[in-house]
Amino acid sequence: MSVSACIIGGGSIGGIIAYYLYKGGLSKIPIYYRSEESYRKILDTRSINIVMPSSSEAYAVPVEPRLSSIPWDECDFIFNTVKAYDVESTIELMKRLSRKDTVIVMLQNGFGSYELVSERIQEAKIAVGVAYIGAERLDASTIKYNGGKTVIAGCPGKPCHELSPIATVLTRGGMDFRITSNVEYYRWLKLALNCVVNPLTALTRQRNKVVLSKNAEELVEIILDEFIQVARKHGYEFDKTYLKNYVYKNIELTRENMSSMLQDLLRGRKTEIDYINGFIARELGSPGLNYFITRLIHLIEGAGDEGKG
Ligand SMILES: NC(=O)C1=CN([C@@H]2O[C@H](COP(=O)(O)OP(=O)(O)OC[C@H]3O[C@@H](n4cnc5c(N)ncnc54)[C@H](OP(=O)(O)O)[C@@H]3O)[C@@H](O)[C@H]2O)C=CC1
Ligand SMILES: CC(C)(CO)C(=O)C(=O)O
Repeated sequence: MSVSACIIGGGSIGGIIAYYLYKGGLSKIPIYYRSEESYRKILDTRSINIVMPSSSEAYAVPVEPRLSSIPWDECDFIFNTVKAYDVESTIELMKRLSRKDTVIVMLQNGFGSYELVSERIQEAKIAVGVAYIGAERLDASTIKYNGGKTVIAGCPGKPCHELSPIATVLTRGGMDFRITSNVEYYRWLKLALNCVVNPLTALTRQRNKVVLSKNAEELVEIILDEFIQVARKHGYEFDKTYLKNYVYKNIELTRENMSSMLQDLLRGRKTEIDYINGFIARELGSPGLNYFITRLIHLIEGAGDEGKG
């Protein structure tokens, strides 16, 4: 059975998904971009380049670039890999690309993107993918793949056997793509990792391994303590030692990656802080470390806005 898959957002994660889809046997992979600039750059060669981990060699992946303002395809699967703060701008596009049995896989970090889409889109089945991948966009058509190939996916609160055909493609391509009936638990786990890695790398402007330093340890502890309190409120009980080991193991696996939040700040863009530490801060109720981290990141985001009031 042949399947069609479309990608919305041709950045770091969108590029890596395209790579595994292509390796798994899909030949026409539409990627939707927001900017004319990205679209035109890819249109020149109809391919993106993936610089493979631990080599400087680039692997060319043939793709079909599209502009998000011009919905063109009917997709069995839609991978949404825009930043959380851009998800709203993709709702109409997702509706236009969907037909009766379409499955949309939301790959954003943090909490809020899946919730928004499942509230606003009834036309398709909505799944979540928790991505253990490190990647960096070097320019519009070049993505540096820094390692990790696991995506854990499922539909919150219900079975999601509809993901099986695309799991077959991605697995054949070499991705460790797992379908779970408990994706909510994995979203919480990944949130813990992002609450620690993303702001600490963004504030220090260092790659992920900075969090392994002794000086970061007390901050890691407090961030996780607050995370554990909030997760408990939502019915998820996490053991602190287990969580710390999990976080450190995953930092080790992506030690040379530049976190997605640091990439945003270095490009002068806003970040996903409100979906990550900001979520914990709001749910905690009283101002703790996650709250102040959120304030600090907002301060950096707006550093060019002096005098705006
Ligand atoms: N990078 C990483 O290592 C990891 C990232 N993640 C998560 O994955 C998600 C994606 O991050 P990342 O890949 O780094 O993001 P990038 O910033 O690299 O790429 C975002 C892409 O989205 C596109 N886009 C934005 N708005 C629209 C729109 N309305 N329609 C179509 N395309 C649009 C942009 O298009 P254009 O090029 O035209 O601007 C760009 O290509 C985030 O939630 C992130 O937290 C998860 C694990 C690791
Ligand atoms: C896994 C990790 C921390 C990789 O850098 C990530 O999710 C991100 O950068 O957003």
